[in-house]
Amino acid sequence: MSEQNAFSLEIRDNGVAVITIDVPGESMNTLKDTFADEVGRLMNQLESNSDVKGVVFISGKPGSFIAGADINMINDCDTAADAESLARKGQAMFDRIEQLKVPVVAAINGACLGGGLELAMACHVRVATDNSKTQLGLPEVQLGLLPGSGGTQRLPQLVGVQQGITMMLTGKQLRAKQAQKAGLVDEVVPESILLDAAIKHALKAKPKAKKAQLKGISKVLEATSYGRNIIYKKASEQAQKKAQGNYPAIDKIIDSVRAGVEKGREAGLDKEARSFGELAMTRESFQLRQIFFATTEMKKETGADGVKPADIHRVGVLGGGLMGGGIAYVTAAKAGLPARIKDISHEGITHALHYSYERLNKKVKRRHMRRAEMEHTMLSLSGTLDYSGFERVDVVIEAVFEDLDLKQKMVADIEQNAKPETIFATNTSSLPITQIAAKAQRPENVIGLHYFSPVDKMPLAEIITHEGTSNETIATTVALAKKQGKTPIVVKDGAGFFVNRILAPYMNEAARLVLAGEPIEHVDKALLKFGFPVGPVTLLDEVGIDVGAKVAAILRKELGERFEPPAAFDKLIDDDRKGKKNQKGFYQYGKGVKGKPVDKSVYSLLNIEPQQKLEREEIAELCVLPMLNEAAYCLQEGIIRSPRDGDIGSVFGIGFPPFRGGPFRYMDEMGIGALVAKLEKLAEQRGDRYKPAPLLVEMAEQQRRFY
Ligand SMILES: C[C@H](O)CC(=O)SCCNC(=O)CCNC(=O)[C@H](O)C(C)(C)COP(=O)(O)OP(=O)(O)OC[C@H]1O[C@@H](n2cnc3c(N)ncnc32)[C@H](O)[C@@H]1OP(=O)(O)O
Repeated sequence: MSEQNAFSLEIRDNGVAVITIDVPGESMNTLKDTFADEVGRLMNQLESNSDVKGVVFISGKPGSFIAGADINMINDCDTAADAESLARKGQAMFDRIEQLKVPVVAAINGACLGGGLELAMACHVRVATDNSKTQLGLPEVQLGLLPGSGGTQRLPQLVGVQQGITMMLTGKQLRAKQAQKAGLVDEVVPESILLDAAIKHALKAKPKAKKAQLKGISKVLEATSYGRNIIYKKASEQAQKKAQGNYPAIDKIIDSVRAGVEKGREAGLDKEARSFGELAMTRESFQLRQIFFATTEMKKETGADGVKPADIHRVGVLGGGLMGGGIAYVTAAKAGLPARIKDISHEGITHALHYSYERLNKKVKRRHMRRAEMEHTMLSLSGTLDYSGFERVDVVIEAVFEDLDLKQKMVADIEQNAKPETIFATNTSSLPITQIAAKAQRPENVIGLHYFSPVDKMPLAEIITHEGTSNETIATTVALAKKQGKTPIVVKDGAGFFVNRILAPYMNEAARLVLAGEPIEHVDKALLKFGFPVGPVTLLDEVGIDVGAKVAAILRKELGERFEPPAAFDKLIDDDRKGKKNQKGFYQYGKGVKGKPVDKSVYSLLNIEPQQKLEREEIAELCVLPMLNEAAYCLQEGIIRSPRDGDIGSVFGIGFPPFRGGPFRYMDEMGIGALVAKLEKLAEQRGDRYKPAPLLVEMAEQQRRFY
């Protein structure tokens, strides 16, 4: 065996051929087209050796099986034909594995995704470990692709058409036990006996091809082509409603499944390979792949070059409200660190503890977590009304009211009650970190750590530095945010930081359009169609109209006329319209309200006669262009460090359509010259707030791009 091989073969005395997959020089196995020849030679060896009684595929990497096809390789394809050929090579390789006359077993520990699961599904038996890292799924849709090496054919066969399509349309990953229940895994074992268990299966008789064990309505529907047509139609309708027609992979996944189920494997594989080639060339897939590369790159960064983060053993949380409760939860449950919550009342502490209890209990009920694990996590949370125990915490995260005096007092309290090196991270969303640090004795320890609500769900954290924040504080805070499961971006201090700053002009413009008479639901639909997860008016109701008004006023004061909010907030606030939280906003809420009807009384309150004048595309442009422009201002002013950080911040923080790559990639795609021309025209028609940022003008003149 040469050293360069990714697949190594050992034939044991009992006749079991153990094939270890260990791609040289990589931390995780990924599949490359060059492996086709290597696997081909292995298959020749196995087919010609009558002593071989069974085969086991196992990974040589600790903690992972195969993370899929190598995404760089897909990125390197120049034409649809290149990508299609990759898919066909994979299909042929897996077909040969499936056709072996002896039993073939996949021994799975850790990530088994995309092409990795496709290989495992070509095996006759799958044994997986009960390790929480063991996850099985076909996440290609998240890259704007479909499973290209037999996945669209084998998954429905094992788990059923309905469940298979759902898994491929969502990219959902299953843990071993869930996968077993679904019919994807045959046995779940502890990691220590994985290979032995797989070998046992390899020595048994070759099992018959498996068929999904369906029950109830699925069994009835999947039995006839009429029933299956209902499944295809419903799946497409539901997914397209959510995706607003923006993701071409959806229908190609369903069509490939349909071709295979209705016309046979050969037709299905052909459709799958051709679709894979076509999708790999779409701009949607290109942008989604760039997001994958950006996030992987960011996982390796410390936030301060060459600086090692300090060890964190314990975290303090100030305030047990919604944010504090969420922060304590991600600290204990995700980072695995003890969190001590200080509040001024017992109720506050109870609230925070309850927040974690509810989430953990749900996991236990769904069997995603053992009860003992939940109890262990709950024990790592504690509460206090004074600062007892704070002498041992390494980082304090403050989540109290947005009041500067109060936050400055918290800094002083922590300086008095914690260690000299304890970091003070504030979760403010609007107050400048410089001001919070203004009276600090050790301003180098003060930093912003801005989470988004709900803390346990939103993937982004903004880490905000002021002039005096030390590099060690930055690196340690970045490391903590990552442990809590967040993707952090480091930004400079300034009103609204990055995310809220680019959101404000977009929201203001949406409000202006409503005031000009565009129907509320029409404005929301236009931005949904553009690709945002919720429309701007709905978002304002969710965030709170009072909160929006407060932030808008701060940004106007700090950043100037460009941020002038439309003059409607006062009337809305006077009418006690706060949005969803008091069930009074732009939409109707409360018991008995079906769907999401607009609260039409808002029109008379604002003296508006709603009438649709603009097309959806015009509305989207009017709202999105100021957001893009503001992102350029942020880059120009050094608020963000790079276009990449701006793109990831926007996609993960506000759901900027990922298939557009983020504001900077979207601007590149549009062409900076074309963008500047549009902004200048709008500035003439609608006002100076549309004037292009100087950086954009300069880039247009020099014909530069962000990437
Ligand atoms: C034909 C087929 O149907 C097409 C396909 O299979 S397309 C690919 C489908 N697979 C995927 O989308 C999975 C992508 N990977 C992931 O989601 C995550 O990497 C993971 C959940 C597997 C592991 O996450 P995590 O433990 O945080 O490790 P992470 O830092 O992301 O990855 C470790 C290394 O593996 C690399 N990697 C992981 N999956 C990769 C892939 N599919 N292609 C290329 N590189 C990959 C990462 O770039 C990183 O490289 P580095 O060591 O040089 O930095």
